[in-house]
Amino acid sequence: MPRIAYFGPQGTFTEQAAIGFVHPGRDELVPYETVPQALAAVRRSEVDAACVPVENSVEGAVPATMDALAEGEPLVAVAETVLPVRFSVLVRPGTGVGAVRTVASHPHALAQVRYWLEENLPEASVVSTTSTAAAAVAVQRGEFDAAVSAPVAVNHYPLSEFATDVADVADAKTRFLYLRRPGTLPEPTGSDRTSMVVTTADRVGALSELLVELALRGISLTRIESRPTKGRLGEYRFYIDMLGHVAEPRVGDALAALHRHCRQVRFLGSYPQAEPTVSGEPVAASNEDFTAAADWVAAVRRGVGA
Ligand SMILES: O=C(O)C(=O)C[C@]1(C(=O)O)C=C[C@@H](O)C=C1
Repeated sequence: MPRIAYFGPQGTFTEQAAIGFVHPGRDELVPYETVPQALAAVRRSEVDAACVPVENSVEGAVPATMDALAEGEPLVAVAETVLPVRFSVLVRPGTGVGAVRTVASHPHALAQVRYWLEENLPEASVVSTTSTAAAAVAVQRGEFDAAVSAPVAVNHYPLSEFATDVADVADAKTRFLYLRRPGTLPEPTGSDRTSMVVTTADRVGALSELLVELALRGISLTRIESRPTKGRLGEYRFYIDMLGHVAEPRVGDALAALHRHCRQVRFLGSYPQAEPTVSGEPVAASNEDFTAAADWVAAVRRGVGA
């Protein structure tokens, strides 16, 4: 029976994402307490695949996922999914507003309800836990008074809903990846994303060389982010998501060019996009665009623009 790891325990957003990837009754879902542990289990062949969060529309990338994908044995994403994110605040039954002195959750969740907490529980101190569901477990055990959790967590733990539909930003979303040990790649669908992590050479223009290689082949970036390599101060890796599949000639050609220019390129997968990307804005290169941009710079210089 295929075993699928996910960032748990039961009741996380990641578990919901993982359920969407598995075949009911055929695959077994196995929770791990952290993202690196879930990915390490795939590397050790203890499980066949793992589902982990990668980026959130409000709080950005999930650093634990990015670091764990850049190091250790390579893993490749074969699918992605995007879930809407709204939270429930869970308490032990009978807890009143005045009794909530501590609120716990995953740092990404806390960042998405900061204003709600200031408004509704201003006296409560905020505590980080490994996941939203770990916070629910800790509340059940009496370690904290409230947990900012995925709405489904109330079905797994004997807690009550203190508030539902909590989110500072309406329509927040988190993207999750489904990763395996390298093997057969998914077939191109015509609406794919390719992910990689790149360490550029240490020379002037190295990053612009990389971007030019993509732009020349008409490849659209959907994300570029940097994280320190954790070696020398000032040395960074770039995480790049772009539209297209490595099986397409222009994408394969671009990857080969990056392999020539860069110190290291790690392929993180080509997989179908969960939500098609809206086509890009036209290049702003009319005379009016140049004049408006020059007027803006002049205003900045006069101290009346910003
Ligand atoms: O703790 C969870 O429930 C998770 O699945 C993690 C996670 C994240 O890493 O961003 C997933 C979605 C939400 O944005 C909040 C937390």
